[in-house]
Amino acid sequence: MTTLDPAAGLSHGDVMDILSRLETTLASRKTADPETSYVAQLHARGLPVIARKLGEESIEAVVAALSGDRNELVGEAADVIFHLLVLLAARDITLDEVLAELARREGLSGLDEKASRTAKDT
Ligand SMILES: N=c1c2ncn([C@@H]3O[C@H](COP(=O)(O)OP(=O)(O)OP(=O)(O)O)[C@@H](O)[C@H]3O)c2ncn1[C@@H]1O[C@H](COP(=O)(O)O)[C@@H](O)[C@H]1O
Repeated sequence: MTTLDPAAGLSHGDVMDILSRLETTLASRKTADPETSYVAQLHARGLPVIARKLGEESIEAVVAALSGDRNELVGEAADVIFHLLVLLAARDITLDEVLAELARREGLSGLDEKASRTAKDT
């Protein structure tokens, strides 16, 4: 386990290393023994269960944002990211694909994107 002090700030490399190591671990757990791995257990239960779990964790994050303290929200946010990565692995989507999509959107204001969508619909 890696211990980092968030107050000291994480470098871009640290963030990518953490996500990348987690993605590698999660991929290896797809075929692991459900008796010894929570992630393997989720895969054994199937995509609908994984998707539901992500939904539950998202709601817990919303509740923490509205009525929890800072630490609760940090914990729930970690649960959301973890379960999202499990879901992506279940659908064979890599983090690179998601990051490439975010990179594509970089600098494109959500308001401009929405306006172009509305223009297209009319
Ligand atoms: N980051 C995580 C992580 N975050 C949360 N969790 C687990 O997610 C589960 C969800 O917690 P909840 O309390 O919401 O749910 P629950 O009530 O325990 O479970 P349900 O009965 O609702 O299914 C808990 O069991 C947490 O321990 C995680 N489990 C694993 N990881 C990472 O995944 C790796 C592989 O884990 P295993 O597959 O278990 O070896 C680990 O080394 C970690 O790096």
